[in-house]
Amino acid sequence: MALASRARALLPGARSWGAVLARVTAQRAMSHRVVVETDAAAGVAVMKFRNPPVNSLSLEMVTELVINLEKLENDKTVRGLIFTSESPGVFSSGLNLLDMYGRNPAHYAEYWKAVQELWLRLYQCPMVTVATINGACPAGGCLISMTCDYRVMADNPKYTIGLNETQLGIVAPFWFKDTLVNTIGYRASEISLQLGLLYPPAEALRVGIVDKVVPEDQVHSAALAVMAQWLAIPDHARQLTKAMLRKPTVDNLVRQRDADIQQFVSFISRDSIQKGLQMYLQMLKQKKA
Ligand SMILES: CCCCCCCCCCCCC/C=C/C(=O)SCCNC(=O)CCNC(=O)[C@H](O)C(C)(C)COP(=O)(O)OP(=O)(O)OC[C@H]1O[C@@H](n2cnc3c(N)ncnc32)[C@H](O)[C@@H]1OP(=O)(O)O
Repeated sequence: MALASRARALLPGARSWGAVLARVTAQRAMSHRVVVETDAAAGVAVMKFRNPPVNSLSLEMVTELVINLEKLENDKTVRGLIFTSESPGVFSSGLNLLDMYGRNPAHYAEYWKAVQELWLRLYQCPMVTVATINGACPAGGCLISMTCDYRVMADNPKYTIGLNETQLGIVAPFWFKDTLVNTIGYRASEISLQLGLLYPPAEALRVGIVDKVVPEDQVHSAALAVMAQWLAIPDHARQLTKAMLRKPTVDNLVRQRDADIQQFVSFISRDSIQKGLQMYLQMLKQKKA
């Protein structure tokens, strides 16, 4: 299903895209997995993840993120966007395992298309984007952070960040890998991705997967200070520079979107992969117990 149709499916009765957006805005207080607060005078919006218990990137959450991103991109008063978790402790637990386990191929394809769409929008976002990492940030959570222009992490040794897919017995797709290589370099990515490493703050800073580590109570003020520095650069110059740097990586996915969806569906549908995900979910439950 196309994203617009999915958005309309989430909001039945809305006849047009504009109506969908209007209703998203109107209903924000009711449902929502994403909360946007805009400081019009500063030209900065804060997008807070609110998808309890662990901000997993479910199909609904991914769809809401895309809708809100598009809306902010169309709002010319907003020049900067900060991502954070409404509840410190977990920034995002990554892709929703329940969208990748025990579902049918059509669902896997729909989910993956939405995840691709989110990455494409975030990676090419014309606004200055800053991730305020105030909690655990594995896999898809790390991917979202790495699409940002700058990452500030709270200095709490309980929080870790990285692409840990191999630890789940799954493989990060090439565009996750490309984003990591663009962030920390090739050799560090070879080690990080194969071992599925999750870095606590000091190590994350050393390897370069985050740009700044600050005491937990200063994480938002630090993000605002970084934002002010980036907003001092004229938008057109910064945007063209960002687009130039990121275009080859974006084009690489755009060229093979459908093939990537097919590969994901066939990989995730394998019995061995489903079994591995089942065991991982059980392990998470046992850890809790
Ligand atoms: C030939 C090869 C070709 C290659 C082809 C490639 C194709 C592509 C292949 C597939 C690619 C997939 C890429 C995947 C990316 C991902 O993002 S996968 C998700 C990875 N995430 C994780 O590993 C994190 C798991 N979670 C945790 O470690 C912890 O939950 C936490 C985030 C550190 C928080 O801990 P805590 O606060 O203690 O909460 P918990 O008690 O652990 O969890 C609460 C409930 O939430 C459930 N849950 C946790 N994470 C997820 C999740 N990601 N999705 C869904 N649900 C999640 C957890 O099970 C608990 O549930 P209940 O027990 O029911 O309450």
